Amino acid sequence: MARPFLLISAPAKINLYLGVHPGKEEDGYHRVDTVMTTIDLTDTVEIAPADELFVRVTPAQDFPMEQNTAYRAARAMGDAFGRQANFTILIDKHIPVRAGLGGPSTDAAAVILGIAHLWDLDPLDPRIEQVAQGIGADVPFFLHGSIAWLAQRGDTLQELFAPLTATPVALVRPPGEAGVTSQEAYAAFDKNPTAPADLGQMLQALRAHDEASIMQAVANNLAPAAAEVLPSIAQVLSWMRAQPGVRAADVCGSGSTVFAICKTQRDAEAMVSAAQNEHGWWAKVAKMEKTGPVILHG
Ligand SMILES: C[C@](O)(CO)[C@H](O)COP(=O)(O)OP(=O)(O)OC[C@H]1O[C@@H](n2ccc(N)nc2=O)[C@H](O)[C@@H]1O
Ligand SMILES: Nc1ncnc2c1ncn2[C@@H]1O[C@H](COP(=O)(O)OP(=O)(O)OP(=O)(O)O)[C@@H](O)[C@H]1O
Repeated sequence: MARPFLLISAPAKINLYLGVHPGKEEDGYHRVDTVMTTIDLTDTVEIAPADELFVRVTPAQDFPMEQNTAYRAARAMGDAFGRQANFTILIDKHIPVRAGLGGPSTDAAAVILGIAHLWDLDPLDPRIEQVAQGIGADVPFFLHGSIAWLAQRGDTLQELFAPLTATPVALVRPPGEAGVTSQEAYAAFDKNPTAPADLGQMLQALRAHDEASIMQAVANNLAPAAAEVLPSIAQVLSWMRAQPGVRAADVCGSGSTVFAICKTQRDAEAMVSAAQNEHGWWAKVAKMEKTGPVILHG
């Protein structure tokens, strides 16, 4: 009999709203309100029972397997449920890293959901959420998708909203291979902290499913800090905001990717072509998704 395995599609995210509150807590984290949506740029995660835990990433990564969020998530699931998390986990990476797109976090969430499925766990078991929070601030969001408001460290679900499924988005990654890590962006923020934009306006717009008002409420007060770490972010952001058919544009989380929500798919495609051909930037068309990680097989 063929061995059981799961194939999971793990989507990236963009932050429609990110409000970082000035000042660090004792644990080194900032209080954050964020509204994120998943998009159809995905990693693929395959999970199969094995004799020991092993994670392989394609293309190969330059850091030890034990530091992979997928590995840490599997170990933490084993610890939380008192079981051996012996799985072979294969990750096909398409989501760029240090890009603010939540790649490491969605991989971890896919592993958590996959193991919960293979172990037939109650999806509402609070230990699942706790494992996710222990891996990273963005991980719990991916357990819920598609559009959610999270508070505390940005890791605590407050409210889910109707998705903006298939809304076209252009993603552009400014030059600078190293990108920006979350840690670097938050450290830059601390040197010059600013107040968050009005969260109430975004929540009201989401509750009313009023797209025009959602676009007006798009904001990220971590963006200037990300641009301080990688100045080309500011250049790309102002270029994107000036392109035709843009409804809103901002930095994805801690950067370095910049997103633009476009009126039409054609506007997004035109912007991506111009970014690639006129500037040589990494760019991609995407659409907003209606779920978090999805089991494709198994
Ligand atoms: C920028 C965002 O992506 C917005 O969604 C998140 O706030 C960051 O999420 P993440 O990368 O999953 O964050 P983690 O891996 O938990 O933390 C990385 C580092 O970011 C900083 N960090 C993160 C979240 C938060 N609320 N306050 C912080 O100060 C801390 O220095 C932390 O050591
Ligand atoms: N599954 C994974 N995929 C990619 N990178 C990973 C993974 N697990 C750990 N990493 C490490 O995470 C680093 C990127 O972390 P960082 O939090 O800055 O990511 P990010 O892509 O900007 O995502 P986020 O939007 O959640 O901040 C990589 O350089 C790598 O060392």
